Amino acid sequence: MSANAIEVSLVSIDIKICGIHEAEHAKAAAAHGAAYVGFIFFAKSPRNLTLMEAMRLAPNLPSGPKRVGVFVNADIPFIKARVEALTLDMIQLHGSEKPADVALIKAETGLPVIKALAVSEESDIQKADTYSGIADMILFDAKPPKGAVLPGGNAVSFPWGILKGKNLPYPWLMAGGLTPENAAAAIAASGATALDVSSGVETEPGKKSSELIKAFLTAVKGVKESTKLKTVEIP
Ligand SMILES: O=C(O)c1ccccc1NCC(=O)[C@H](O)[C@H](O)COP(=O)(O)O
Repeated sequence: MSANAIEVSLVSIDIKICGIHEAEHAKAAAAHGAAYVGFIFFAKSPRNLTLMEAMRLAPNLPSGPKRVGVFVNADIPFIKARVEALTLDMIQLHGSEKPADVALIKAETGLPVIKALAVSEESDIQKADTYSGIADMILFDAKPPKGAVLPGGNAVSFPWGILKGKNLPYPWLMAGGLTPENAAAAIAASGATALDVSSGVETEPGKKSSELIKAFLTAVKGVKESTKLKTVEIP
């Protein structure tokens, strides 16, 4: 490589650290390069953020990662109050919202929407087709175990390979049981360019760990660095 050349990584992997409750964890996510931080607005979740908590947290959040509010079959006033409290950048819908609901929430809030879909086998991926052109991103998350209270954040995986080579016509993220130890393998098996993690960066349900957040983001950075593919000459 000549002195005027630089190596450019063709791989960009965006990470969403979901279920943030404390400013220190958002700061750890920002410091180590997370693209998104997620906030859960679902009362049954151990990661639930009340409106009051959201208002207290807002001034202490770092700039950098996009703020994603996660909702489950919520109504418009509930969503709007939390968009305002946290100055959210995006909305994630993690319930049984139909394409028309996604379109309405986008129109009412003016924000991009991630629609989460539960998958366990290859045929489940087609569920995304009806949201194409309506949702801004699709989140393929593991189908919750039978009897689970939560639609997400259950620390279970699906076979990552069902997404490989699909060339899907919309942006997508992958979630479900990801950890600092398996993140690199998950990327290799699925071809994902964006991952979402919650339980894998916790010491117990709802308790995030700055060390685990750093470990996850460092593991993904390792993938990016090992796939530097192109040498560019600078004139
Ligand atoms: O995490 C929750 O408690 C939760 C509750 C209700 C709806 C969605 C929820 N999580 C959404 C996420 O985006 C999680 O990051 C995703 O499901 C992955 O979770 P995990 O398997 O724990 O990494």
